Amino acid sequence: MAPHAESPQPASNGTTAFFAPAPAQAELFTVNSPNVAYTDNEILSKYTYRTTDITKSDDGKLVATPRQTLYDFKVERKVPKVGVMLVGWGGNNGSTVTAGILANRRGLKWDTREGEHESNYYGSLMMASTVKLGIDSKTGNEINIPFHQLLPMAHPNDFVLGGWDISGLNMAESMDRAQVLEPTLKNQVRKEMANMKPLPSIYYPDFIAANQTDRADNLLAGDKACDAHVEQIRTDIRNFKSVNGLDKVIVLWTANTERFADIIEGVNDTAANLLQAIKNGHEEVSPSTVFAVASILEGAPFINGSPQNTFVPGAIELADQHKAYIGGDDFKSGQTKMKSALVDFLINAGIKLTSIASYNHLGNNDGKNLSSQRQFRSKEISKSNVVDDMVAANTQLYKEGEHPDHCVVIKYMPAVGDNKRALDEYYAEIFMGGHQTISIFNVCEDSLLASPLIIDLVLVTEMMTRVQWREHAEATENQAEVKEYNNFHSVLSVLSYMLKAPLTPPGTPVVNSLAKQRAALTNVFRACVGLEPESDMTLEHKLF
Ligand SMILES: NC(=O)c1ccc[n+]([C@@H]2O[C@H](COP(=O)([O-])OP(=O)(O)OC[C@H]3O[C@@H](n4cnc5c(N)ncnc54)[C@H](O)[C@@H]3O)[C@@H](O)[C@H]2O)c1
Ligand SMILES: O=P([O-])([O-])O[C@@H]1[C@@H](O)[C@H](O)[C@@H](O)[C@H](O)[C@@H]1O
Repeated sequence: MAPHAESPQPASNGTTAFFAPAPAQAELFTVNSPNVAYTDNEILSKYTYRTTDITKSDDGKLVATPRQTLYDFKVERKVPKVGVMLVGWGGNNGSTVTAGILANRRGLKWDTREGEHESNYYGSLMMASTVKLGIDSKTGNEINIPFHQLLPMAHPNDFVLGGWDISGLNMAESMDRAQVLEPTLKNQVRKEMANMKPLPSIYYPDFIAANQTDRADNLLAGDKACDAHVEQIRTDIRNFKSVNGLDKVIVLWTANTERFADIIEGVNDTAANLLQAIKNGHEEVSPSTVFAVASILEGAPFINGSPQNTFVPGAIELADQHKAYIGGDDFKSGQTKMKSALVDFLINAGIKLTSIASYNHLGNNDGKNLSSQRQFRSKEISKSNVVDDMVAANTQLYKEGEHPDHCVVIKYMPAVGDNKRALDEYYAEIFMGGHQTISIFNVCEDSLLASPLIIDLVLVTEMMTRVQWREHAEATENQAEVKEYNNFHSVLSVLSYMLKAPLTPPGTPVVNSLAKQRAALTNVFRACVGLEPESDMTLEHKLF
């Protein structure tokens, strides 16, 4: 039986026809610069990266030295046909994002008690936010464009969706189990969703809560890592790609949160040891790490939307060896996104945050899995570390090693389903012994917040596979001077805006500040088409 490719779309006359991708979006702008050249297939740019090196003089004074580096960037303009394989496809997020893309593709509208709703991609940074391109030279007004059109990106309407789940329900049944979407919408995509069935997956019971056993009826043989599991997943990816005529497949983990894996020398500390550990069936290799290894070996980018340490050192080394992209961890959807924005604001306003009480309860299967202490611990870590960089950066407020009290509590309350209740209190010291207390009650419809992030993670990851760089060498007679183009580092830290615990190349700092994360992504994309970073200085409105 052909793997679970994108099912044919039932056309209006009841026959079925495969979905024809939308025509490629015309590029919204062109860059008029001697440093940017357009060919049919590529955008080639010469970019001057400017930063400031800090050293210390003998008398202890800081010395700031501007530094610039010349890069060449190359962007492939042709948008490929993209397949997305979700691990945990039958879950709340997987079924919701699938139904959402089908609905957007068909421009569906549906009735609710508040009236008619129409499909949208709200909550997606790429599809529903804008970036400043520049200033209108006549009016002086900002010109803002859709983030999605800063570079020639794929469109989620064209994604071909598939994936795996340990639960054998088809996607229509999964959508019903999730209890996220309105029946009037579900019924319009039910037929297509019913034709989609997750591939059987690997299940190593010790990594997720015991309360997940009931749904585990769609399994590959074997309850611990083995080469056969890696090979089966690689075969699944290859089949999905060929059956659907795809140019590219991206694999994304939206399955249950696993417990952390112990990092063991000789087992998962290097790429070679990890591959050997899988061959040996080592019980400390998790399903998510097996999926990551299989994706890396198959050349498919792998993104981890959950908080566990999927990317053990051996997996990171393997990705680097294979020049395969990886990214993670843990979608940053509601409570934590709010936290990272609020903490960024408070600390950068010179307000000394001294306590963060972060409680939530939810009633979906994710909450059920997190009711088990070892799985909760994975989430507690990712939800707690999100303030570290902002605190450490403000030595005016915090001494070395000083930080706010921070507690994270998650309770499983089935009655509220996917509609998580987040209750936070931020307590801060202000001027002359005063205090500020901020109390937030934030109902996060978790899957409707996470689904657009899945789309953004796929869009940005796919875009990064079409961007390359090299250090600029003025064209010389000796062509040996002209260097080869390179990929970005295998660990895609540009994904950090969508993630609670951003994975960064080993030895590089983690940035959790939401504003910095968005600016970094915006300015990397601007650099790819030879544009300067957006500084918002608007000197043209100040110096005249
Ligand atoms: N707002 C959010 O929803 C949000 C935010 C951040 C992180 N996350 C994380 O995203 C993940 C998914 O969230 P959800 O609400 O969709 O959870 P869910 O429990 O509804 O879905 C998880 C799915 O994974 C499946 N699964 C478990 N182990 C598997 C395996 N080894 N292979 C294949 N499938 C497997 C389960 O059967 C289930 O269908 C969780 O880890 C959650 O912590 C969610
Ligand atoms: O809203 P947020 O903090 O980004 O993240 C969510 C948590 O608040 C929730 O407890 C958990 O079940 C979800 O998986 C997700 O992690």
